[in-house]
Amino acid sequence: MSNVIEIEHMSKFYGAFQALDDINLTVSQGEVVVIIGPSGSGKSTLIRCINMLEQYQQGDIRVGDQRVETGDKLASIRCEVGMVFQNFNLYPHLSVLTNIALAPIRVRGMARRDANERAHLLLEKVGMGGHAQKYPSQLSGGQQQRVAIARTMAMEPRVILFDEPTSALDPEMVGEVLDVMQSLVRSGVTMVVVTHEMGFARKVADRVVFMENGRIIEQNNPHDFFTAPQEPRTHAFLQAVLHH
Ligand SMILES: Nc1ncnc2c1ncn2[C@@H]1O[C@H](COP(=O)(O)OP(=O)(O)OP(=O)(O)O)[C@@H](O)[C@H]1O
Repeated sequence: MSNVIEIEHMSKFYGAFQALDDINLTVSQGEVVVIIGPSGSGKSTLIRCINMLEQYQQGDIRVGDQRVETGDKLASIRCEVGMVFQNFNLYPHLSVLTNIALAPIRVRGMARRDANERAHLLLEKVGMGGHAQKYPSQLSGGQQQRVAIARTMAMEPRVILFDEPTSALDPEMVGEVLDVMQSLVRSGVTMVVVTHEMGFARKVADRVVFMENGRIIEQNNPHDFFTAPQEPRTHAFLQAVLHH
């Protein structure tokens, strides 16, 4: 199966502080990789390097057949890599429909009618069919996040990166967003998900990656990862999060 993301010996520094240390990770087409680890372990930094929200200093990141690097690559990498943030980041002054249709029109040059038609289909897919003309402030957090997912899908990226997509939500809305993500998985979307939702990792991931202090400590299929972690640090983390 072809690799969508290939990361080799990648390190990232914020000034003198090393946030990522010799990261090696591949994600193949259709794969769901869930990244877990303690606060400050570098999970967000890692996915922000993949879509060029942060620069890395050593090693390589490739998406499809392109090397991720600054300069003229930015636009084409951003088309290939979708991102869903913790705080939804919808445009507050645009309707739900326009939030979704805007980038396909502006960036891909799609005709407005086609982009709107696609936006309506995507809204149905995320269970938001009746809300096309509303504004983000009229929606709950869970609804806004489902619109944000539809907006990312509208660009038909090769892979979608999720940075703690349910962390800013009230508990009763977490399930509706995870359900939408699971439906994307069933339709074959490749994704990398940073989350504290262990149930999602267990049920939906093809592979779970555990990070600590800027390093990948261990990665495995969810069954083996959760039942028989190999590294003492993984074991200790799972004990703390699963039994508190
Ligand atoms: N812009 C920045 N400048 C300097 N240091 C930063 C910056 N962003 C993150 N860091 C540091 O890099 C480390 C990794 O942060 P990161 O946000 O990637 O961790 P995380 O695993 O995603 O944590 P959390 O689960 O709390 O979101 C932390 O020590 C953090 O303080």
